[in-house]
Amino acid sequence: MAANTEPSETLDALTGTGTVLVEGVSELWTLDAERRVLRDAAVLIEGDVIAWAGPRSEAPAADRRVDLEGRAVLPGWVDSHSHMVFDGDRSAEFQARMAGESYSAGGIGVTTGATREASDERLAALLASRVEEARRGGTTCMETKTGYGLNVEDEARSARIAAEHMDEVTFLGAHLVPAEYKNRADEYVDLVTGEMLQAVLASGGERLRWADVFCEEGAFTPEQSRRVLEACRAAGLTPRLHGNQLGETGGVALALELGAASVDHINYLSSEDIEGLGASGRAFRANGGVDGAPPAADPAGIDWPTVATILPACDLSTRAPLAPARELADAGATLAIASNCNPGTSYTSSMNFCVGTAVLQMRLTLEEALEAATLGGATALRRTDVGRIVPGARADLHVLNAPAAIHLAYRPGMPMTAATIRKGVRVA
Ligand SMILES: N=CN[C@@H](CCC(=O)O)C(=O)O
Ligand SMILES: [Zn+2]
Repeated sequence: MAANTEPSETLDALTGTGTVLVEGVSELWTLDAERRVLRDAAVLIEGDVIAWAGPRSEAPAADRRVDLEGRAVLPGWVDSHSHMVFDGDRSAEFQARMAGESYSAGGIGVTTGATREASDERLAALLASRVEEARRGGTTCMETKTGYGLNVEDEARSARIAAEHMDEVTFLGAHLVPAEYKNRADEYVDLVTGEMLQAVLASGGERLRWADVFCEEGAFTPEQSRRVLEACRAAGLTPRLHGNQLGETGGVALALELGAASVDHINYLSSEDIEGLGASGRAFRANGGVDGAPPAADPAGIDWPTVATILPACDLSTRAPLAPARELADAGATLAIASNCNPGTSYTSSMNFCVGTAVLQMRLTLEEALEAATLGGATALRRTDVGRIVPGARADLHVLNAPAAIHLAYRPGMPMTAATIRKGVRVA
């Protein structure tokens, strides 16, 4: 029993110094090795890490206590795919799509024009406000990509600004062949793998760990994508891919061949693609998965899978066939759910919406969807420190405005986030 008998403080006083016991948790989704969901639970935060999690009746003493009065608590969302460094408005394109137009990669060029025009200060302020929005929806760890600069200077600038605000940064110089390289895609690939890569490496710092390619009709062929990802890998970046969004275009096979960290979108899959992603996930679990790794594990020592990342909001916003999440889960794939927040195909960072949609429309169970949006995202980013509430993990908590996590799907569109704690500090 907690030795501290001072009255509990309310949610508004969550941020403090020393140890803080968060109690009165109706459902605690630990995402620990047993995937325990504890009732009437408590979590002890010490600085920026989780020190303990368990039944309230066994809670250790703490400097302060905060009573959540029967709210559910999850790990903060880990959003492993977004494109948040941009300026410009594409709502007219979206409206045209709702009137029957189909999505094409060309819209990326519109955002690129506006992004190149924006000052550094404006781009940084826009990004900061988007991060704040995401935190208000329970997101505590977030990746973002370059990809709306598409020249040396603007890609390097995007990487620098992203690194100032995001947990993880991905180089996506191969997002679209820009207009000035029309019909010269291979020359553009030379630029991406040469001068642009070097400039981005120099400005992205240690948060720049990934390289991505839009491997699709109208963007880059599998062969061009392979060239980009191999060059980036030789420079120390780990590959990930946008694949099989608009057709069966070879992205999944390439991701598996390269041992990419993830392949994202995956709307059009062959049975071989599903089996390949399933085999990757099954092998990961057979080796202990993330569960075998303590939060401080060296990620380089883990045999990571190619994660199958589904983007429910993007599928809805482009009226695409939903990614076959159920079939992937049944095949044993390691799934992640991400927002893909971007101005063209998915202008939302609401992971609450994405998780609700995965349950309502994509036939994942609540447990599967929650795992995909927390531990799955962490696995896609090859991190052991986020996505679960276990001792030693980063103190990232998502407090729901509800007694049970099923409310995310049961009450779609409602403001379900009561508080977001990141690194032990209340950020929303
Ligand atoms: N598909 C490629 N890239 C983004 C869309 C970018 C855009 O249309 O601006 C995506 O992930 O959906
Ligand atoms: Zn994307």
